[in-house]
Amino acid sequence: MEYAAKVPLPDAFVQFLEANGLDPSIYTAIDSIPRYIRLKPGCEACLEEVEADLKCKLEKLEWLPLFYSLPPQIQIAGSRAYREGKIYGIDASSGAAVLALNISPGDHVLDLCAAPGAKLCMILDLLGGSGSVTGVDVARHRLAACRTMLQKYALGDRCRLFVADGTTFSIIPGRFHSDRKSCESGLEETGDVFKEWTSRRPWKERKMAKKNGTAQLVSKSHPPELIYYGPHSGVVGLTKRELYMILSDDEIANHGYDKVLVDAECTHDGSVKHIQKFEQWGWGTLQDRVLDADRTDNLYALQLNLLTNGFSLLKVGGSLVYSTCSLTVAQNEDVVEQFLKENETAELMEIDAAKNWPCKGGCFPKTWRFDSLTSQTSGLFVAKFTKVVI
Ligand SMILES: C[S@@+](CC[C@H](N)C(=O)[O-])C[C@H]1O[C@@H](n2cnc3c(N)ncnc32)[C@H](O)[C@@H]1O
Repeated sequence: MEYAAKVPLPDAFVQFLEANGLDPSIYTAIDSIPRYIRLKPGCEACLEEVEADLKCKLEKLEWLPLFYSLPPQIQIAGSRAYREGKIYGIDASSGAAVLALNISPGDHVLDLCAAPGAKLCMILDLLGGSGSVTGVDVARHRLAACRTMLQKYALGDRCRLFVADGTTFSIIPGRFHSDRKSCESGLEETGDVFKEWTSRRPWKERKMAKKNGTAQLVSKSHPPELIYYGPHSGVVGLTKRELYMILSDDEIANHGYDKVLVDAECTHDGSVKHIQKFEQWGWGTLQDRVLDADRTDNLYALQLNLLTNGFSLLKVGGSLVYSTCSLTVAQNEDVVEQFLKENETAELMEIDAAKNWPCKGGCFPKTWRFDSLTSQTSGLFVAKFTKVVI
């Protein structure tokens, strides 16, 4: 095979790339692309200390605030700065997807495929002391890791986490209830209300976990399971009925989320780190986990459903970012095209920050693609939508 000499990838993966119209040469740089870290806001003065700790020079990224690149061989997980929560390990392309959301103070944000939480933490850091973030993921163990990350970085105050299927999730931001309560103050509350979250799970919850056994992925029909909420996430003081209340489309137009991130499940073929893992796991497993044709067909439907449901919870004038770490047209531009056909209130938006990004335009106007050769980052596709009134 022509690429075999310069691309350290198995034939099956090269064939997958070719079948999807992707040039395998984008992977020639995977051994030399830098690693990236994001500094915790407020730790800017610790830069020299972090450099000494990691024993390398950090290069500031001009196009992405608080991001730095470092040589690929540097391991950050054992460093003091990482243990003490002064830095995050997150690829620059992931940072770009969050930047595209244009988070503003007071925003109520939904992150529909949130685990393990690198982007969720960045959203919370950008929000600061106002608004809220709702993180959803179908994988209980991955979302539990996300909760640990919130605790490590002391970011849980304004966040709530639900184990739920993002294609059917329908819980609205807490803002709706606080607005309503301030208009209806004096009304007497009935039923049990959520008190401050505690890591000691109540008897009922423990019984449910036992019933669910070791199942780590919830089904579509499984009701959303709240596994964490911060004191200012809008949950404390609500009744269960209020939390799970469903609104009409008209109500969501006004009271839905300001920003939605759909960082969808995908084949991860653009993710350099993911592909490199197969070198240790054995290239044989790549076939089952990434390239299997049935799986990729199902993924297209899942991505479209996640995008459609995320959009249904967005308020009018809000913005939604759709991203995947696949570079195939089927999981990106095709999903975008189909979604626009099916949703007349959806409009693609320009991503203002993208003019400074080291990436290429997608095959669909206003969409963007990072790949390791062009961008010196992991691969990522990004598109941004808004909801209009028609
Ligand atoms: C690309 S990862 C998300 C990465 C995450 N946004 C971050 O920055 O750390 C995709 C996630 O989607 C989750 N997922 C897959 N199917 C889902 C579904 N139906 N509903 C919600 N989450 C889903 C997976 O468990 C996985 O954690």
